[in-house]
Amino acid sequence: MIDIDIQRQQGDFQVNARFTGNDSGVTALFGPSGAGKTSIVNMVAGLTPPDAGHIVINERRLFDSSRKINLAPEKRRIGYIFQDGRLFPHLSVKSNLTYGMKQVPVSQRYIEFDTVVELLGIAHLLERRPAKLSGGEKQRVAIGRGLLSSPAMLLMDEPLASLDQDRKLEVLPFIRRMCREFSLPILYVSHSRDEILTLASRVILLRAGQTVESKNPTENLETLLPPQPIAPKLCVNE
Ligand SMILES: Nc1ncnc2c1ncn2[C@@H]1O[C@H](COP(=O)(O)OP(=O)(O)OP(=O)(O)O)[C@@H](O)[C@H]1O
Repeated sequence: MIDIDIQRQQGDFQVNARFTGNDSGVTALFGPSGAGKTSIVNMVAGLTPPDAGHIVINERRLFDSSRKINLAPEKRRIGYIFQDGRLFPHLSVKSNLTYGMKQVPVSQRYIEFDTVVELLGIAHLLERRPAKLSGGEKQRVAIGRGLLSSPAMLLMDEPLASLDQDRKLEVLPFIRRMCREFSLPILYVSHSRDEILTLASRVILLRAGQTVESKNPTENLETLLPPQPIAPKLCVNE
């Protein structure tokens, strides 16, 4: 179970987020640009501290201002997958994948290297450097690296946003498979209604730093998500 209740003032902007989520499956954070999605994810990861509140993931209290608990990011057992992958450019795909895994004691590892490589279809890429991967391949490796750190929770901040439509369609099935095969809570930030409807079991709607509504899978998630305008076609001068 995810139990989050956090406040933080950053400049003129106030984050006031309060929501619960399932102990497995995807909880989506949805809201317009500047609504505070990344700010929330960064607080869960431990990269920025809330001013007050608590963050509890599957019974583990990562942050609690009233009890003066604030676990360091590396103690939180959280995998963070960024929009741009952020692979180590000087390491091969294999070394990128095993980097996080090696930091985790063997007794705490619950995901096998070979399982992840097979799940994400990246066996043929293991010896390459990131510069020789497509955007979709980089994101699959980034997801693999996150999983191999055997996290208690996965944070995915717009993991498909930097990809074109074809690459999105390539990576999305891998994310769906990952959600099905691992019983792991995932906090998933996206602007994309389609991605959320495909993946999420719960949606949290954010506006101006505040959580305004949430729905679970027994409700009609579509009613919470405004239809998105169709992107205008590019005009090409002949
Ligand atoms: N360190 C900071 N100091 C002051 N203001 C900040 C800081 N970090 C973010 N903000 C402000 O907080 C607000 C929320 O930013 P945040 O990046 O969390 O939004 P977001 O919903 O993730 O946006 P996007 O979808 O565009 O990535 C913005 O107005 C931003 O300018």
